[in-house]
This record gives sequence, structure tokens and C-alpha cells, in this order.
Amino acid sequence: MVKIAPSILSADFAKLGEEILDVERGGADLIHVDVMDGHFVPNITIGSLIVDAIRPVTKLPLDVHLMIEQPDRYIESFAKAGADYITVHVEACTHLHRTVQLIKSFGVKAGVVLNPATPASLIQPIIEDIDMVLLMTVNPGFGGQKFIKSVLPKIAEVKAMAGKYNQNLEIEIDGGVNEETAKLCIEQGATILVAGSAIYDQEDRHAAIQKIRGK
Ligand SMILES: O=C(CO)[C@@H](O)[C@H](O)COP(=O)(O)O
Repeated sequence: MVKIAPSILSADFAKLGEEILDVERGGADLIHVDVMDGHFVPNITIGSLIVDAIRPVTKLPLDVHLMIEQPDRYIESFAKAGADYITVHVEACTHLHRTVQLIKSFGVKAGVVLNPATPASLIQPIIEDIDMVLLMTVNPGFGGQKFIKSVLPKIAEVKAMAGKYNQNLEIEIDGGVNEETAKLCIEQGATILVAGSAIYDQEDRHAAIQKIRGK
């Protein structure tokens, strides 16, 4: 069954702990944390201090998506704060193997993220070394954007690569995921769906999660 990772970017930050517990009770599988630096993407959001603060709140894995330049500088602090997954953008890493090894050196699962316009072929050299590929279906920076449908074939492409080189690879999709677009992603082989507004903008988070899961 596909896993659901609510993105806390769309949560009410004034009561972040409660917002996380609400989706945990609602059946979420991971908590997705969007870290933005105002350089790699235009927005500024969360630092390792917040990851450290929310770590004791939930038993769910923390899936930390670094939308930052030179991520190597911050991997240790996010790992020590309690991240279970750290994902870095291929577009932000000059020495991708080194960055992936650095993440793994802290016992954290490593993922690589591709922007919508970045081809799947760029993960080929690293696919056996990573735990997750995160495919963006919006240009990163903000919640509530429209799903970019032209990314769909890339999901199937990564799934085919995973079948050949890394059968445990998680294929995560992020951006504009809702009840309708979730179905399209699952058909192509997604194993984790990130959803921000489609969950946090709803009163009943359990129902929202079930709908995205297709239940
Ligand atoms: O990384 C990002 C945006 O850059 C996402 O995780 C968004 O937070 C998803 O929000 P929705 O598109 O689901 O509202």
C-alpha cells in the first residue's frame, strides 16, 4: 500500500506539535519536513532546531527534504536533530556521491530529489546507493501549487530503473498531490506520496489521507 507523508509546510505552525499528532492519528506513515534556504528556492522555512523540537512529538519517521544550496554544511545537524530520511537535490550537489555517503555516515537513509525539468537518467550512477528518489511534481518553494502532469512518465522510468538496480528503492512524489493526482502517481509506481494542502487544508485529516491513499 502506498505510504502517505503529510508536509508540515501547510500545517498551522502556531500549534505544530498538535498538527503532527493529528496526522499521525489520521494514519500518516511519515512526516515530511520542507527545509528551504531562500537561495536554492525563493522561500525560507525550517531549520534543524524545529526538527529537534518535533522529534519527541511523533513516532513516525521524519522525512527531511533539503531545498538548500551546499547541503553538506547542514547534514550533520539535521541527522543529529533526528531526521530518518534526508533528501538532497541533484541540482544542488556538486559531488552527489560524497553527499549521499555523508548522509549515510550518520545512520540516516539517503534520498535524491529531481526537479520537474531534471531527467531521471541523472540518478542512474547513484541508484544502488540510495534509499529514496523524490520526484518533484511542482517547482519547489511553495505549497499549494498545481501538479505538473508531464512528470508522470518519469515515475515509471524510475520504477523501471529500481526494478533493475534497487528493488528496495522508495519512489516519493511531492507537489500538487490530491485525490485525483495521487491515483495517477500510484499507477506509475509511486510508493510514497507527500501532500501538504490536500491534507492540512481539510478539517478531517484522516478522511483526507484515506482519499489520497485511494481507500
Ligand atoms: O516541497 C514542497 C514544495 O516545495 C512540498 O512538500 C509542498 O509542501 C507540497 O505541498 P502541496 O503541493 O501538497 O500543497
